[in-house]
Amino acid sequence: MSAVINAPVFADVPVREFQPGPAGTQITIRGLTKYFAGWPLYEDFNLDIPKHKIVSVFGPNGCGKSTLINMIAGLVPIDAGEILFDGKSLKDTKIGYVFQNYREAMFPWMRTIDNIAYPLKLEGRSKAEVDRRMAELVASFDVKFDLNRYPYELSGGQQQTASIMRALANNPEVLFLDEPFSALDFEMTLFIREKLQEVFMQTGTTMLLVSHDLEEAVYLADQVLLLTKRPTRVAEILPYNDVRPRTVDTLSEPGFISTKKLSLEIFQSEVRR
Ligand SMILES: Nc1ncnc2c1ncn2[C@@H]1O[C@H](COP(=O)(O)OP(=O)(O)OP(=O)(O)O)[C@@H](O)[C@H]1O
Repeated sequence: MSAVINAPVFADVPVREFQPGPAGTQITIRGLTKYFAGWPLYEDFNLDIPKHKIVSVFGPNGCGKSTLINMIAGLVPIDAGEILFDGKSLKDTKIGYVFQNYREAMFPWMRTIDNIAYPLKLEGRSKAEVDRRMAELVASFDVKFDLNRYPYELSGGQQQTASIMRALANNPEVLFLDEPFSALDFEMTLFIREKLQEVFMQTGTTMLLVSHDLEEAVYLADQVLLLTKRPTRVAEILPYNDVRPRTVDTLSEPGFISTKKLSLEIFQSEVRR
């Protein structure tokens, strides 16, 4: 009798087995659940993000675009679920993150050059290694400003360039970009967009880009991830395969126009729902 009374009441709760993504998946998200103030933002959300691709995240205001990349990057805790990087946990994965607000992204007490080198110093790299990597970054970003200045002495575009250089310094497997252009003027947006595309073509770094600008989201993407209103699900994943480098001519390519149109239709039907 006493054995029955003391039996565990949750013994039959099924344990779901982790389902890996298809070959070539970089990030696997399973059963992701996140509540804010008792309201679900994500509930049992599943997604596979491919390796060596740029995925643009687009969706209605407040659907959780930033929260999604912040949860994947470990900046916001999840309530339930699992996120794996090529089968590994976040702590075994090198990531880089570019914030929208570049003014608060850098350490103000460090010279720009030391901000950029910071991830390398954290990894304990030798001075020669740091110098070599810094020279590579300076060349690939075509830096014309003085990196010995403090971040607050630079223009917004220069600060965001430096933030991206820092995010890429230790050759991350995944680069997260949360609206990296939204605080920049048009000229700087074009410059940094081209630099990101060049880096991607050279390194194949998987990039997850949150953007409010549909044209920009499609222009850089291999996939456009369209999200629904909350509780947020995947509305559609649209592939976009035009050749790189994409240029001003890309904007009039049939593939670009149709992907942008379809994205807009899905977005509008979601917003009106
Ligand atoms: N720390 C928090 N506490 C409470 N609610 C939050 C918190 N962070 C985000 N939220 C809510 O979660 C929802 C998703 O926010 P998030 O910023 O991820 O959306 P978004 O799609 O990136 O938004 P936007 O399009 O406005 O940039 C919003 O309703 C927001 O108010």
